[in-house]
Amino acid sequence: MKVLVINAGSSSIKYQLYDMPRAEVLAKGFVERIGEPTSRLSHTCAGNSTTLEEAVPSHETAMELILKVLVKPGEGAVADLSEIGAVGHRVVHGGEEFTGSVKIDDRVLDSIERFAELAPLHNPHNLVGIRAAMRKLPGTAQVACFDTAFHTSIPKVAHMYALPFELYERHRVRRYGFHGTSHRYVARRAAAMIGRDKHDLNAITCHLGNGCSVAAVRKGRSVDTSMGFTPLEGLVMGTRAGDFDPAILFYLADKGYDLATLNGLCNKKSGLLGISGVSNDMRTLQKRAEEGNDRAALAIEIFCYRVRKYVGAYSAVLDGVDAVVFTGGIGENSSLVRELVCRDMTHLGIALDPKANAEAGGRESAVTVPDSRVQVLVIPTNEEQAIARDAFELVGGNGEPGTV
Ligand SMILES: Nc1ncnc2c1ncn2[C@@H]1O[C@H](COP(=O)(O)OP(=O)(O)O)[C@@H](O)[C@H]1O
Ligand SMILES: CC(=O)OP(=O)(O)O
Ligand SMILES: [Mg+2]
Repeated sequence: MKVLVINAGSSSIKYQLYDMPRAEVLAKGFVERIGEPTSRLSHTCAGNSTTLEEAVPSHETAMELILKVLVKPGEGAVADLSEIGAVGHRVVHGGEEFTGSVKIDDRVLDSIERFAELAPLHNPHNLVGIRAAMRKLPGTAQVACFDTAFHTSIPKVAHMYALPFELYERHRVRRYGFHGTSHRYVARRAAAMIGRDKHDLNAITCHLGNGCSVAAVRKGRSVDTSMGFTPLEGLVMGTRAGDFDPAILFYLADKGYDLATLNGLCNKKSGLLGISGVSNDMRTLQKRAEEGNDRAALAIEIFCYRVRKYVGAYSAVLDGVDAVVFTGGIGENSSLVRELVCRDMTHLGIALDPKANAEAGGRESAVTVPDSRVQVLVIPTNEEQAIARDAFELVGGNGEPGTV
């Protein structure tokens, strides 16, 4: 069966077409800069890449373009769209309601819409992707795979804020956590790599991409994570601040900053970009730091220091850590970040192998010395594959939904 996976972001849609249950990628690509004049689609199928530079004014048009290229003679992966047995969608916020992936019906759509209030930067785009796919592929099962689902196992002691309890009762103000599909995928892979049952793994998984989060995984289940009510809390990210004293906002509001400006400051102008004033991209920062740019170097240091603090905190939360996992664009590719996070951590049982660390990237590898009590693993994440598997199981494949 062919399963299409859609990951709709604010200005891009990424897609992959899988042949299941082999989990072979038949085609993949993305439409980027949706809504801008420079938008384009990049598509790869059977080793051939095509790029289509044309104005893509909306997510709806982007979906049309994707479905068109999937059936394009010579470049497409299917002869007819009816070959697609299911579409799996990444949905960022599923609130407390969804503990695993589900088939989408009107009730699910309503819930995703309701949670858009909690994830205004993500859920509305996810919804557009779902609606467009439903229109273009009527009769094909649509499945939602939630970033929050893996974290629904986090106990109250870790997910409640020390705010008036009524805020939780009335408005469901609590920590939810995100990137769950990625944390779940790499935790399962880590268990396989070190020869453990997936329900018998204690790990600290660091998803360091554009958005960044850490999760504490006990016996294969998430018991804490750094993102909270929204994807703003926790680590330093490309443009998001992560943890800071919320009283700064009251102070700035007093100085005349309005809500929209403050929101933009915390979500779009902070993080690596805010500190460095140079870029939100770790590659650029590393280059500039090497050239002597102090603020780029400071941004990298603060970024790594924050990850270190969470690794320390979650070492205390878990009674024993088998593995620390690095994933996401930064976690997979930056040996410098891994080194700055893990250096001088032998007291926590972490002893990095500098050579293995420098050579890792692009594939699963262990980067600790052989007698390190805790293994540090580099594992390329594959949220799309996890979503494809969930969608396949939910439409009648084998095995249990929600597992990798
Ligand atoms: N070779 C690299 N070295 C360091 N950082 C990298 C490298 N490649 C990608 N990155 C970082 O990864 C980020 C993208 O991460 P990714 O997980 O692909 O993001 P997302 O899926 O959230 O869009 C980039 O913004 C950049 O900071
Ligand atoms: C939830 C979140 O931060 O997602 P992303 O990293 O894709 O922005
Ligand atoms: Mg990502």
